Amino acid sequence: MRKTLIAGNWKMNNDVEASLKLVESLKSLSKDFDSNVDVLICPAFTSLYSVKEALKGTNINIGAQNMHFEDKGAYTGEISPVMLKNMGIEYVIIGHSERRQYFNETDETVNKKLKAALKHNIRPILCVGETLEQRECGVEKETVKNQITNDFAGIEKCEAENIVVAYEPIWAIGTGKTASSAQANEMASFIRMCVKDIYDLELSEKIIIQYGGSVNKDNASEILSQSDIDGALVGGASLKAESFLDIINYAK
Ligand SMILES: O=C[C@H](O)COP(=O)(O)O
Repeated sequence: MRKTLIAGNWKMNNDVEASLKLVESLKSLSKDFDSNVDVLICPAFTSLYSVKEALKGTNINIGAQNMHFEDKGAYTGEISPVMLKNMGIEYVIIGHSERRQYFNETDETVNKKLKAALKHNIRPILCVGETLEQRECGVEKETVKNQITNDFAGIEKCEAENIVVAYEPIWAIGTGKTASSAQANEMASFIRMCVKDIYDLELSEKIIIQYGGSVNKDNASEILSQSDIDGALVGGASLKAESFLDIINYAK
């Protein structure tokens, strides 16, 4: 049985003080999470260390929102997988559509980052998804298939099984529009098929696939009950302890 992963991507929100306040609220409001549900928060780089320390003794995991693919070097402003690993960071979001859209991230750099994260035993959450225009033209599956094929290129099966895939239709991110649960599940099932084509049935049934895009406490229950969806990558609704915990509770 696949585990459920509920991840909060705080994006470029919360300074250290606000991050610690949110962690305290999460800690005080949360009861024991269901053993089949993994919970993760991904603060901004500046809050990572403080949040990591504040989460000690809890079963909430911590992840980064991005990293460079090189271990070190003259890459001003970048953070390496070695730095993240040394800090005890367990997950990293790779290829978020905002990185692809605003920071020229390509499938080639996404592929390098995935390989680097896996090499350093940091679990990557790979984001894929189509634009509204691509969906309206009927090429959403082709788009996602290309991303999956290029992003997984050259990654062995034993490593690929550690990749979490987040299907995030770009038109549903931060817009209040969600894909219908049927649309989200159809794409999650299609992603499994792509993984089966690259690897095999075993891996396609094992890989964790999240949905992301305006997930909130009102739609989480329906989305999370879909057969091929194993969790959510939550943006806006993860910035308030109550709404994030409501989503986690629907994952039981
Ligand atoms: O990483 C999270 C996604 O981009 C979704 O963001 P959102 O829940 O604010 O739409």
